[in-house]
Amino acid sequence: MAVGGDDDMERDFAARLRLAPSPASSATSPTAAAGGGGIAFRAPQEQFTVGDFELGKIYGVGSYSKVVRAKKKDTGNVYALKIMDKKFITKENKISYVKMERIVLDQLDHPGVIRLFFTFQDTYSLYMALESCDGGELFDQIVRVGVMLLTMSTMWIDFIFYICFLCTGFCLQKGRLSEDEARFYAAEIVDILEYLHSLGLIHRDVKPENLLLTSDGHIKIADFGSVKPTKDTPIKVLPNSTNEKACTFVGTAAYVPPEVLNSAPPTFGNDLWALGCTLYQMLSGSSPFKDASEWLIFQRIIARDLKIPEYFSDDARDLIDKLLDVDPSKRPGAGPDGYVSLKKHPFFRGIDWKSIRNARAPKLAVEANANEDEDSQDSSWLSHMGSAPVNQHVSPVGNNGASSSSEVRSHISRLASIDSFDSRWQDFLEPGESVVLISKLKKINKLTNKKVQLILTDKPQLICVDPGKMVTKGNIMWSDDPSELNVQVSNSSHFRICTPKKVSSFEDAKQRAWQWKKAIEDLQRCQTN
Ligand SMILES: Nc1ncnc2c1ncn2[C@@H]1O[C@H](COP(=O)(O)OP(=O)(O)OP(=O)(O)O)[C@@H](O)[C@H]1O
Repeated sequence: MAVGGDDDMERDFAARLRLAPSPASSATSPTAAAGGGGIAFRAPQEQFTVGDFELGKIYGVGSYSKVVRAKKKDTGNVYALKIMDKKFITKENKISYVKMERIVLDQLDHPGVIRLFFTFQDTYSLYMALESCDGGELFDQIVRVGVMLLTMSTMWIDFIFYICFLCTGFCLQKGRLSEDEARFYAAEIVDILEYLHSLGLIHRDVKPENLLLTSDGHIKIADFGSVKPTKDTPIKVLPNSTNEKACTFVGTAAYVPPEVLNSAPPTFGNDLWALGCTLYQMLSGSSPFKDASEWLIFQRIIARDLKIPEYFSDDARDLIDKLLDVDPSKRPGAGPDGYVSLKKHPFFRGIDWKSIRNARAPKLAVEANANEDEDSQDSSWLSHMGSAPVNQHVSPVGNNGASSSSEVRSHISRLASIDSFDSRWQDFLEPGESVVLISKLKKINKLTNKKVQLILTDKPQLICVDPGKMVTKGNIMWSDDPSELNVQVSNSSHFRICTPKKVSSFEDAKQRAWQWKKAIEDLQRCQTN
């Protein structure tokens, strides 16, 4: 139970998170609660604690949250619990994102939008209980096709592929979906965007990582932190959030439209551009403006340096070309006829728009080495929780924003306590050792790129595991001295870990390069203090 300063912190945060009703409220919006001037939410603010749940695998890590599978002990209901660190949110100025996501999700009702069931908080974290999507990200579906191909291939086939790779520039590990699969997913995304746009909401972060799959293979969109409501939205929103000021860059570099880079006000066309990029990525395996750095990506977007592969059908090519029009008002779906021209595009021939959510979805490609029994993971997480509850070690927020060594240490133990339950990786750890950060990365060598699971532990150790064979591939020599171990970030997805003996280059498709640098540097600081 929180005492003294902890109570103050909780009260202070609750005050800042309070949601005042907007003058633009409508009959379909949540009603203003009697008395307090707050909002009566459909998804209630509960008094639960994290101990009321059995926590399972980590679904994903965002820039300000971790999303974990969680089963409510008394009801057995399963949720995706989005856990946000209050201190981090405050420091990174993300309070308005959290409020926006909470208030907007609360009012949406569409089978393609993640449902928010309830929220709760404790001294250090905010929790959102979301509808759980067990099929993973659309991103993984695209990547897994490539991994499956790679796993099936023998060394001999690898060699032939490698020669093809040298001759044609194709990447051996790149997966791509069939046109039928891509058509189905694209149609479900269109259906979702039509719903959001009809409510005057611009999502602004449409990308394969935010498009999740249910266990039966249907798409649901998540992550409403960047949503922009238009002036006439019937949705109750935060005061001032409908101001049509020029876009500050939100979203993800690879999917950002040129007008946003030129600081134009946000429009529905922003999401339609991102739809075009997502369709391109489903069909080809990479985003259309992919390049070595964010700066180069932006240059390609502004110049509309678009190369559509030969093997795309004429219909796919035409639709992508139109969605990636530099004029946002010309993109199908953004014109005066609304979604009619988009849904009538020949690429979508055969789609029954009225019953798309009941149609048979493409078969999900499952993760290689996926742990079959989701709930069997819970017990290891719970036993860990027993000795180190999630929030036990965190110190109150410092005044100057700088982290003391004890804060860094406690932050690390919190991260560790959240990550370390995934029993697949326990075999690589020593007793009592916990995972601080873990990612599936591409290790970039001169001739070949290899998938590795890189694990940073609190010992500290940097362990490289071959995720296909589940064997260690040699550790990176740890040193507390930054002159002997340092991380150089080239862009959000590429980084190098440098030691006197070796430089290892990695690509993180989930763009966590800076997180890797920070985690390693935090641990070094923590060791020397
Ligand atoms: N309801 C859900 N079911 C399953 N997985 C989920 C769910 N919601 C989120 N995830 C996973 O967690 C990841 C992070 O979630 P989310 O994008 O909401 O976090 P964020 O901190 O807002 O991230 P971002 O950096 O994209 O702003 C997602 O990419 C996805 O893999």
